[in-house]
Amino acid sequence: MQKILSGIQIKELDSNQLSRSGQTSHELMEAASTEFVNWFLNQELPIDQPIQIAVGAGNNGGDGFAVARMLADQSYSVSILNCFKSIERLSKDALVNFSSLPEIIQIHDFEDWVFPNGGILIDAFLGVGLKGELRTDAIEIIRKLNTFKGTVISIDVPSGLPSDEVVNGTAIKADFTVSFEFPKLSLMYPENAEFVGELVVLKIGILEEAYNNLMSTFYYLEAVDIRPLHKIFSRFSYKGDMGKVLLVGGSPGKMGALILCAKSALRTGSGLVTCHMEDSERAIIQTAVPEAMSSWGLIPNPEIYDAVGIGPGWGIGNRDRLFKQFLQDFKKPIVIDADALNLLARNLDLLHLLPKNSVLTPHIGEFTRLLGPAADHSKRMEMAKKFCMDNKLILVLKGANTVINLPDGRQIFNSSGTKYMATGGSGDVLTGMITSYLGMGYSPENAVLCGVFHHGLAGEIASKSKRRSLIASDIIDAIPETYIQLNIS
Ligand SMILES: NC(=O)C1=CN([C@@H]2O[C@H](COP(=O)(O)OP(=O)(O)OC[C@H]3O[C@@H](n4cnc5c(N)ncnc54)[C@H](O)[C@@H]3O)[C@@H](O)[C@H]2O)[C@@H](O)CC1
Ligand SMILES: [K+]
Repeated sequence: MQKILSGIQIKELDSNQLSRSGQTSHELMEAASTEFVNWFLNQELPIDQPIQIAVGAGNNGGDGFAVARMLADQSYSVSILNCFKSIERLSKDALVNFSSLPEIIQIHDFEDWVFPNGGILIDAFLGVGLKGELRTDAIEIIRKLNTFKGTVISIDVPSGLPSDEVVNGTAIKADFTVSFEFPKLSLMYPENAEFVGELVVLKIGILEEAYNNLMSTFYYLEAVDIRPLHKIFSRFSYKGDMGKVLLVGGSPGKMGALILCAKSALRTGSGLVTCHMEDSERAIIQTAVPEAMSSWGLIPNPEIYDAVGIGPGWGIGNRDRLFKQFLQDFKKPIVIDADALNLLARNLDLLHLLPKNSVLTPHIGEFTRLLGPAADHSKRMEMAKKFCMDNKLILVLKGANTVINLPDGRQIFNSSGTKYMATGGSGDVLTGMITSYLGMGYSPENAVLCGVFHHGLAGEIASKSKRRSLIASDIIDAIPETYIQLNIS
C-alpha cells in the first residue's frame, strides 16, 4: 500500500530516488511533468483554449515551465504568469526549464496579468516546499489568481495549502489537483476540500526502495491493493463457505436501513443472511429481501453465525439491555454502526465488552458523539488513532476520504468514492459489505479494506449514469460490476 509522506520527507524521498535510480533531478521533474501533460491531454479539452501557467521560483514552478514547453509542443496556446519575480530566484531545475522555453511562449509580469474570460489556469506557483505562514506578496498573488473565471488545475497541491495541515487562510481554489506519486496529507482533509477540487494522483516512477527508510503511519488505499486481499473460492465451495451473517437492526419506520444492509451483504457474496428485528416488522424483510432469513424476539445464539453487523435503523429506545447481552454473548469481531454506535456513545463502559478487532463505522457526527468534538480533522484523526490503539479496535471514519484506523496505529485513506454517495442509506450498504467479508472468513482488517474500497468503487460506477440522482440501492446494484472491474471471480 502506498505510504503518504510529509512535505519534509518528500525531500528525502527525492534524494533516495536520485541515488537509487541514477536519475538526475531534472529527469525526475521531466517525468512528473510528462505524466501531468499525458493526463491533461486525456481530458480532451479544446485545443483553442488559452492556457495560462502561474509559475513560482521553486521546483513546482520548474514543473510549470516544463509543462508549458510540452503543451506548446502540442500546439496549445500557452503563456506564463510570472510569480517568481526575478530569474536569480529560480531553483536549479526551474532555471533549466525556464531556459528551454520556446520563444512563442509569452511571459507576463504580475502588473500586466489580464485573465481571458474562461480558458485554463495551471497553478505551478507553490508546491510542497511552502514553509510557515504565506508571505504577504504570495497572498496577493493567490488572491489575484483566484479571480480567474475558467478551469483551474493545481500541480501537486493548490498553492498556499501546506502539504500536511489544514489550510491557514489563503490558497488557490482548484477545480483539479494533480498530485504526484501519492496525495499529500492536506489533500485528504475535509476542511481543504474546497481548495483541492477533484483529486488526481499520478505515479511518476518513484522506486519502492526509495521509501524504505521513510516511516509513516499514513497510507493510501488503491485498486491495486485490493485484489490480493480477496479469498479465492473453488467450485467445491458451498453457501456455508460464503459465510452465515446476522444483521441486527431495523425498527418501525426504519426498516429500509436493514433491507439495504441485507441486500448489500448478499450482493457482496454472503451465502446466508439472517436479519434480526422486531416481530412486528418481519413481513417487510421477507417481502423486500426474499433471499434473507429473518429472526425476531431474543437475539439468536450468535455462535452459529460467522459474522454479525449491528445497528442500521435499530433505534436506541429500550435497546441497551439487548445490546449488552449481545456483546457478552458474541466473541468474534462485530461490525457496529449507526444506532449501535449511539448506544455505545451513551454507555462507554460497554467498550470493554467489544471483541478485539471489532469494527466501528461512524460518520463525523457519530464519531463526535462517541469521542467528543475535535478542533479540526487532523486532531480528529489523532483521537481516532489513540482510540483504536488503546481499545484494539478498528474505526472506519466515514467521509469524502474515509479513513480506516487500525489497532496498530496505521491510518489508511480510501481512494475510491464520489461526492454523490452522500445520500441516505449509503452507510447501511457499507455495513452490509464489511459484515459480508467478515463472514466469508476475511480478517477484520481485510474485510474493512475490501468493504470500504468496493463500496466507494460501486458508488463511482453507479454515479457515472446517475450523478446526483444516485441512491443507496444504486450502490448495491453496482457491487457486481466492482468484481468485474477488479477481475475478481
Ligand atoms: N517527488 C516529487 O514529488 C517531485 C516533486 N516535484 C515538484 O517539486 C515541488 C517541490 O519543490 P520545492 O521543494 O522546490 O518547493 P516549491 O516549489 O513547492 O516551493 C518553493 C518556493 O516557495 C517559496 N516559499 C516557501 N515558503 C513560502 C512562504 N511561506 N510564503 C511564500 N513563498 C514561500 C520559496 O521562496 C520558493 O520559491 C513539488 O511540489 C512538485 O511540484 C517535481 O518537480 C519532481 C518530483
Ligand atoms: K501548485
